[in-house]
Amino acid sequence: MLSTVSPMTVTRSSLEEMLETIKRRDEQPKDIVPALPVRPISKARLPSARRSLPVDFKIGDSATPTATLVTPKYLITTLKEKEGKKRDRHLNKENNDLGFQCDGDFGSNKITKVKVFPLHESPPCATNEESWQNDYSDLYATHSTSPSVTDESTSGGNVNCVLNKEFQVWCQLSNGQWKSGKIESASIEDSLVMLSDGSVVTVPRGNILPANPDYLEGNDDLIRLSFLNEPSVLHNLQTRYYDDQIYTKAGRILVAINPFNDVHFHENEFRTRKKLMYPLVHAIAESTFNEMMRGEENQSIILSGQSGAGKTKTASIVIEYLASLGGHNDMQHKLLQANLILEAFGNAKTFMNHNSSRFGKLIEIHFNSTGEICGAQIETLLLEKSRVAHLSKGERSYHIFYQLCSGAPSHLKEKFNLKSSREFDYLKQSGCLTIDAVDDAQKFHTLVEALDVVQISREDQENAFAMLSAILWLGNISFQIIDSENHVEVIADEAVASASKLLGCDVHDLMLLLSTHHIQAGNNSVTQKLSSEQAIGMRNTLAKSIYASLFDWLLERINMSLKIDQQKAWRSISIVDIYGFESFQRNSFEQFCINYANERLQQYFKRHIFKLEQEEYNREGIDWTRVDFNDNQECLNLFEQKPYGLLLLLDEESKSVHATDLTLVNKLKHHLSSNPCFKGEKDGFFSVLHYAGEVLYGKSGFLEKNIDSMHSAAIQLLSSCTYELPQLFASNLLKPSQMHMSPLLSLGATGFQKQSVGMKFKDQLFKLLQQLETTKPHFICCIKPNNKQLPNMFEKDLVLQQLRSSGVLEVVKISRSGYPTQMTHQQFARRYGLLRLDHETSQKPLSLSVAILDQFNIHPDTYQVGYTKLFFRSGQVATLEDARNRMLQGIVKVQKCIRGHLARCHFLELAKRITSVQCKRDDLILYYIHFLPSAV
Ligand SMILES: Nc1ncnc2c1ncn2[C@@H]1O[C@H](COP(=O)(O)OP(=O)(O)OP(=O)(O)O)[C@@H](O)[C@H]1O
Repeated sequence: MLSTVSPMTVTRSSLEEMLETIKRRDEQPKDIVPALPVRPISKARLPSARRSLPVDFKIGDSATPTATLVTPKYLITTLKEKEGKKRDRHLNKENNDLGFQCDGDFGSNKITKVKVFPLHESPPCATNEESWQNDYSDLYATHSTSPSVTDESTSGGNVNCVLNKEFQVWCQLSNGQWKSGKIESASIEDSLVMLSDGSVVTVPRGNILPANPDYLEGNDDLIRLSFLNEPSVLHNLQTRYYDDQIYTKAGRILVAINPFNDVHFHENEFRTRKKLMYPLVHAIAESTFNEMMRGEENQSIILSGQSGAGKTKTASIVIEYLASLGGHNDMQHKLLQANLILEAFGNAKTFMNHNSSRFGKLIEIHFNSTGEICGAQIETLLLEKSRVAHLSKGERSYHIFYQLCSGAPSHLKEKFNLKSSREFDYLKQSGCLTIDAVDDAQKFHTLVEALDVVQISREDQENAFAMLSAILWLGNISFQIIDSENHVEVIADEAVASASKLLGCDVHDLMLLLSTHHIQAGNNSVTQKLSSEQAIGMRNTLAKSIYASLFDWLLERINMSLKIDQQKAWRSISIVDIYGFESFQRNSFEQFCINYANERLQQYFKRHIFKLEQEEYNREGIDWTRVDFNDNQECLNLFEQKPYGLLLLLDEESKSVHATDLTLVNKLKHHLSSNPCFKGEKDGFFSVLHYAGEVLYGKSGFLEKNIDSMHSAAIQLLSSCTYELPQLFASNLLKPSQMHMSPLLSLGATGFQKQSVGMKFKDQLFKLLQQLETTKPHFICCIKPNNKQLPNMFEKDLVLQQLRSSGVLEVVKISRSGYPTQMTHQQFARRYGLLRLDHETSQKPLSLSVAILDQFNIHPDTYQVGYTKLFFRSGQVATLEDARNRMLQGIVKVQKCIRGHLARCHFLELAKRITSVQCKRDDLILYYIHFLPSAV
């Protein structure tokens, strides 16, 4: 049978070898352990991603006969002529200089370790227009005769190559900056390099890295670069950034650099301009959608990056595009509006980002089998509720407060006694009430429209606004000290009157709650006055709890409105956008949780991209070069280990009556000092070495925030309110799911306490990750080009640090030699079997797959055959998909013709019969006309 598969093939392909081995294995007696199939020969393998200059490279003269390189200058002119297009570069000579420190090739290999790409190695991947073969045959003019260029595998990495003296390089100057230049001459130890500004410097050989030829500059996929050292990758991203090309592929992931530049389009150019601006992000959304439609798996798109890197904005672009792919129905509109509502209630201005998400979210969009959206479900991760009561200088509380104060219509302002934001203590404490170029009043109107779209009635909207106003007035409640022991009572003023009115509770009950404390002693209840600190704490806890409950209520209402039609739901795409990694001078419990979540997500990313992928290659027995990566397991152990991980120790200390933030840090130091990611610091601080850098944590109420206790009397007050919402909040706070028995933690009379915040957060995070495990992930790595949130500013150190910590550089390496598209033999045969006209159902899936691959001349370099799966380099299945689509279209056309023909025949037959019936009827009438009267 095999010979019929490929009669044209003269030499045996790796597939044939594979098939024969499998056949031999199947033919063996059953009691013998089957031999593993022989791996396909390494024709299909890619070169190692490590390619740079050899240890002992010499700079030759252009007259040197061996391995003469065509100069980059020559390449630039010829290829640019070929392309016939001029790239408008914003980079001046200064921009060509990379003012950052880097470790060389992927941060690890100095020039002494790197090698030149051997000439006869296979191309890393078949690129669209310019193949690698072309790149290198141009570069090495006399490659076929060059004795000095040897295969990496045979030379043990010690490639001996002579280079043209005008070779373009990056050289690191004594101040640590990398600058581009051309080699003028070189000795064994030093090279004379002419920099792009015309100056000539002498650089030690170890400080030189090869640069990519100019025509590769600004390539939209990093894996197509000849050299993947840090200065080259960074330069490519920088070039694209200044060309307004903010998206760049890095193999399987998409790198998105925040332009900090909101472009406003004219209505009718909106669609086309957007298409032009976001081609790659649309492409990732589309390919995710297509994979969902053709595969059997749910998909997910995971956005990562530091705070302000552009995750939420990119997620919105993705959602918008998916919504447009999923048909223009009501659900699509609701989904987009839901996003807007959550932004108003869950985002705030921080140091890092004017619109920072203070909660994590997973949006699961469900599609029916024809690809239409048929519902969605939004799940959130812990909202940073401390922001309601405490703000750092220059930051803002949640957008909704400012929007309400400036945008609410006058009748609502009157009803809720709403004033300007500067009148409310919770808002004015940070000295920042507005955001440049943001119109809060206008945003309020947009929000109301969005609330209408998700079917939250005007009455419910007003109830929600009343709760927000109550929170603002709670913040204005003040206390006066009444004795020498700092005990207080509430000042009966407008603030407490307004708050109680808006909540619908008795003003005296509220005043009592905020100034007294009941202690149960046996059968007796003793009432104690609160100190000023305790009273303020009680007030803030109440305000924060109302806000968090309101947020949950809103989410529930949104989810009700997006309710999935279970009858139609088929597959889903989940979009994960959590708060980005944060690091300030001193960091509190919020950053502790946020950074822990990022650490987990980072591990998920690395597990998928590196670990699982490589394990899969090994399991499937394909030929493959291992790529090492930095694992963050150590840091996760620090957080999660039992019994002495950060989270458990924090919980344990929270239960102790005498614990303080200082005792907590001492305890941490005692148990965790052996972990290399932990460092105990002075004065009640500790630092954690995260994947994205070291962060200093401590003090600022770690224990209090972890306990997040709500006094039972406060819950009672809420349940006694006359309005529906506070009553609902109280009953939710008392739900068994929120509680676990813990008498030690009890502050109130109820004797139980909410699950600690840290543990609840961990549970939520694990649930989210479990959900992701059931999907095929796609990753978008967002990068912040500067900390000033300004357009056209590319801070190289900052970008490089993010590239390193996010693992982008390693991803490029793995993608270059990896196989992103994978299908089982059965899946492949099922999907593309129709392309074989001689397809027999009895044919084995692998033989059928081989026949198809052969029929379409899929180059053996671009795929490998595993024991159960076929592995393809990126973009290789496109040819088959195209052929399949054309075939299906052809089939539909044939069906159309035949169906049309049959319908026409049927119609003619019917018409004939009708005519015949009509004729008979007319004959009958004539008969009656002529003969019946005479008969009568
Ligand atoms: N593609 C883009 N086009 C225009 N502006 C953008 C883009 N991406 C981000 N921005 C700008 O950068 C700001 C920060 O982006 P975004 O809020 O998405 O960051 P983030 O990574 O979600 O941050 P956080 O983790 O703090 O929520 C946005 O408010 C927007 O002004």
